[in-house]
Amino acid sequence: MTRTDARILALDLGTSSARALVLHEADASPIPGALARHKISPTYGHDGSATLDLHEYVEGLFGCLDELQQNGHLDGIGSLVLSTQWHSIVALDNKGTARTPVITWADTRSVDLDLGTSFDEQAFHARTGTWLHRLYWTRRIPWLLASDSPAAFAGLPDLVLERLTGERVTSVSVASGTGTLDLATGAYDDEALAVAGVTADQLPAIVPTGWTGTLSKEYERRWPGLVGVPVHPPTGDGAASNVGTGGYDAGTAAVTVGTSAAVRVVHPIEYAPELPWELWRYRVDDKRAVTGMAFSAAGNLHAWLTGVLRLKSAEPLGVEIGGTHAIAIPFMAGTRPPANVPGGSGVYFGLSFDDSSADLLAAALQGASLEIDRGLRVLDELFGQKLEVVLGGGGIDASEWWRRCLTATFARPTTVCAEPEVGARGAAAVALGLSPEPGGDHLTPAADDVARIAGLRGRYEGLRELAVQASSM
Ligand SMILES: Nc1ncnc2c1ncn2[C@@H]1O[C@H](COP(=O)(O)OP(=O)(O)OP(=O)(O)O)[C@@H](O)[C@H]1O
Ligand SMILES: O=C(O)[C@H](O)[C@@H](O)[C@H](O)[C@H](O)CO
Repeated sequence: MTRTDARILALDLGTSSARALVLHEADASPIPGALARHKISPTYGHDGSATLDLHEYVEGLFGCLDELQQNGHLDGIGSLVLSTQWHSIVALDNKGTARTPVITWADTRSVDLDLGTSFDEQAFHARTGTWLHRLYWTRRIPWLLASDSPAAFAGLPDLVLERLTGERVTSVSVASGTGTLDLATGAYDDEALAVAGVTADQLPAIVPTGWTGTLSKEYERRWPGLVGVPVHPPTGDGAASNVGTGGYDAGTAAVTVGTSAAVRVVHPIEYAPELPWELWRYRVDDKRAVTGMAFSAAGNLHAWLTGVLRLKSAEPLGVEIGGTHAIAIPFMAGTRPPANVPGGSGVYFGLSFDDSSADLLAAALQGASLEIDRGLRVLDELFGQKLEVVLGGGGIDASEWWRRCLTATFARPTTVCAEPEVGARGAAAVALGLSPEPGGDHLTPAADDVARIAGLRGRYEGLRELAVQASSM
């Protein structure tokens, strides 16, 4: 095979799995059967910890490459791309050895920082797209420095890239998710570094879009098909899955549902609209930003309820959309910034003895949908129009009920992405400059569903406020 009909190897560094898959270079569509998956189980603790074992993660991911190779799928690879969870951090010693597990986005531990009145968080948010919140390195590094003296810090994708290429570097996209990037310049932000208490040389160097590395000598015998293949800088999963779902213009919001969910719009970084306080903004690549809102309870609600309720069906069959009396406020993993609801704050209101497991599942999926709708409304306002909506991700792909529920909750038509592997497809599209189409069904909201949800919304908002208050008791 010549490099003109080359294939793309995409690595997806998720929270519930690490995956490796092979895509066609022409349109970034996956090659059937060329996918290997390693299941990941983060360790959750009552103290708010949510961590991954770095060694186990990397070995599991590399095992996926071995599996693809055994099946002949690593022949003819022309580029290697990565989509990755954002925000993770690992403390390193001066030899680059990990002193902590991978602390993930879902970890809610950190220290309070009092920066006094000279710290202008509004200006900081406008510049970095992030808040001074436990999700970001500006709070995580001081917390790690309080109990140890690490020499350096890096995220999961930076360490995977280092293992693969021998270079511990990061991308503008991954760095933006740490909350220490000046979005406009694409360099580390001086104030963010000062708040974190580090210098830029303690963090991975940021390489430009277009940078490529190559496979370390160490792995040349293990994966001969990857020798000399350009390895592109990683793309944050939010940016990648937006593009992979088909949402990459300022008139389209992508709603993606995996372990977590988000609603976001990709737009040029130049002339970007002023960032409202409720939204974050990260980088996609050298020219584009992504603005949105993320939610820590999504597909993980389904996984959790399947386990604890021993659901007989994967779908809440027979339950009308907007029809449950029970209301679930999905704060099991807390809220994302700027709100500060801690993990362990999920609530079911209005339970009765005739509620079935399907009712409880429907209420949870409805609650998650109403949360996403809050974000969509803010984005509509920011971009000055009722945005078009595309839906993508494993949760969307798996659940017809949830697709209809989201469409009715948004009270507008939606287009479904036919390709479930949106992160891998998007990372390939970002690296190679492709523009994939959603390619799936067009859904129309059912009038009865919309009416029932309209009736539910006021009650949801009131009870949500009670759940927020209860979370600090
Ligand atoms: N029938 C269903 N209804 C709702 N959610 C579902 C259903 N089946 C699976 N899910 C959820 O969809 C999610 C899988 O989506 P996806 O594969 O995109 O996640 P992921 O890529 O593993 O996420 P991450 O990258 O964050 O690890 C899981 O959280 C799973 O529980
Ligand atoms: O856009 C997004 O999806 C979010 O901003 C991220 O915070 C992800 O939830 C995180 O990377 C875990 O997958």
